[in-house]
Amino acid sequence: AQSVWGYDSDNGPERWHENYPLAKGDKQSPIEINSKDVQHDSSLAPWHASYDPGAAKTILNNGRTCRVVFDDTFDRSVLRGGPLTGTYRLRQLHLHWGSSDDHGSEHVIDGVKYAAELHMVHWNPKHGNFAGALKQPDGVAVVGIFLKVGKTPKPEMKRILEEIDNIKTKGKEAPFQHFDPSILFPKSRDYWTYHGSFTTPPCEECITWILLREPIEVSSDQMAKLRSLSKNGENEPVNPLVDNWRPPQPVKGRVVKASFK
Ligand SMILES: CC[C@H](C)CCC(=O)Nc1ccc(S(N)(=O)=O)cc1
Ligand SMILES: [Zn+2]
Repeated sequence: AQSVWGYDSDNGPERWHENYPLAKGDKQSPIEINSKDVQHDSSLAPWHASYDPGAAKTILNNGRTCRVVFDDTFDRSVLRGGPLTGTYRLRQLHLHWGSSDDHGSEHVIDGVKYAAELHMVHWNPKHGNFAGALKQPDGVAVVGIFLKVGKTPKPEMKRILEEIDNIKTKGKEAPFQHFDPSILFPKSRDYWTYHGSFTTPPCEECITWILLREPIEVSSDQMAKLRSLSKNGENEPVNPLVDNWRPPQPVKGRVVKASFK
């Protein structure tokens, strides 16, 4: 089996623990969220993102997802408030999606799997750098946005999907500038929050998850566009980049809090 982790039968989520023992930890992500077990926390503040469109740098296909990378060398694009203490710097955003519209998200809400899940990854500069932050329980904050297929797709996803043709195969990267990812946020600021991990190896348990309750809409064509990405490099046999999601992990007594009733 390939030693590098992935989402195939021989290197997928059931085997990650062989090379990444943290994958069997007690605070793993994603999880299933059941509204009946959620605790409304009236002390939860609203969260605020202030992003500089000039911080966007490139978009790349790393063979596992499509990722937009931002300049995080200073407090240029930051997230604050909500469950967070201090400011967290936006480093990258990426997506997880399925092979068809009926699944693809990592978190599952009251049994609902969305077509995709977008993650905006931020880190706490009090820990020096990203590598240091992922060793801390309050090191990283990820805003998760669910994508559902509908009739009134948001034009904002267009910008990311227009770039797909330039990054079809693994290792391809293209300039991606003048982009403010806050345009992707839904109207409602309602969110769930809990403490968890990276949903891919090394599965460090350093993430404060902020999952937005309201999904954004994309079209079925837009989802097909995302599925046209390939895991393989140029001139290699075509291996479609789909189903790059980890299934829900044991909650192990964690309580999910809601900012809303
Ligand atoms: C070695 C350092 C670091 C792990 C490598 C790069 C990285 O940023 N990983 C990462 C980021 C976010 C998620 S998720 N899907 O949002 O939980 C998963 C993995
Ligand atoms: Zn992710």
